[in-house]
Amino acid sequence: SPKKQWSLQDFEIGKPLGKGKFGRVYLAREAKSKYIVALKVIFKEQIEKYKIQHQLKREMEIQTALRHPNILRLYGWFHDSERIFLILEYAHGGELYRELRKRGFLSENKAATYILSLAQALAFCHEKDVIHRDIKPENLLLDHEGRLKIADFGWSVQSRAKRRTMCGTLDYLAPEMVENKAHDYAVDNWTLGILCYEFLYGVPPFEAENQTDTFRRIMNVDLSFPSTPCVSIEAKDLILRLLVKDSSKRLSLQKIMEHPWIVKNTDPTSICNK
Ligand SMILES: COc1ccc(/C=N/Nc2[nH]nc(C)c2C(=O)Nc2cccc(NC(C)=O)c2)cc1
Repeated sequence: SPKKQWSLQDFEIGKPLGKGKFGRVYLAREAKSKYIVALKVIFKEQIEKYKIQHQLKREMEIQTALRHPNILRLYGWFHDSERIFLILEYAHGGELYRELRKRGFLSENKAATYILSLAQALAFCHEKDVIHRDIKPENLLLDHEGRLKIADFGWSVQSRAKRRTMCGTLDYLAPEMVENKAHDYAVDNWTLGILCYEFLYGVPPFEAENQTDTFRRIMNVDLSFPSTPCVSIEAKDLILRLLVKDSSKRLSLQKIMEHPWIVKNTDPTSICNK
């Protein structure tokens, strides 16, 4: 189908969903089809100020091209004199982060389902030579059925509620990232280990008072498992096989999908199989 030229007139704007450094996200409805979307408004002067035109363009090309049930769709975009508008899939459940904070920590079934969805989405990205999706709970949304959607396109939106400063956190970065070495696909595998720990314990494994201590804990892979909440040894086994300093020794995405903890804790119906 020839690319439709969208404009603001095509949409009825609803409630604001959240705001960020570069703009806000609104609930919106396409006027003719009544189709619900999320409209992300980014101010051009912010883009120019932070010199991220190329990043935004690359992120939009990636997001438009990647079609996967666990990656939030970018349907299209348009702009006016001072703003760029991204027409994004609407995920009714909002940020996974909020569910995690609300519950403290997740059940092993939920955690395993999310990790499997992420592994499938990342395997799809890696097939398309896309790496380092900045996956942290802030960039993960849930749809109306609670299915996970990777929603990062380079900059997360901050909800109105007070939140820990996400922009500076090192918590999710692999050692080779923190050391600013060339990173490859395996950084995403490390991050899955971080997320798996955080889903099950409610905090990331290397959290510390300040960035220096977090940096040291990451570089030393200074990992310990609290005695509560009670977590199965299979879950710990998966985390230990992902949080490995030597990136070549981390469990592959395929092996994650076949890991006993994942197989045991995911019911095949709930995840998106192609
Ligand atoms: C504040 O309570 C909320 C509950 C649910 C939502 C749902 N957001 N769903 C989305 N679908 N596609 C996109 C893009 C979004 C989105 O950006 N959501 C968003 C943005 C900023 C903050 C939040 N905050 C939370 C808590 O979800 C969500 C948004 C806000």
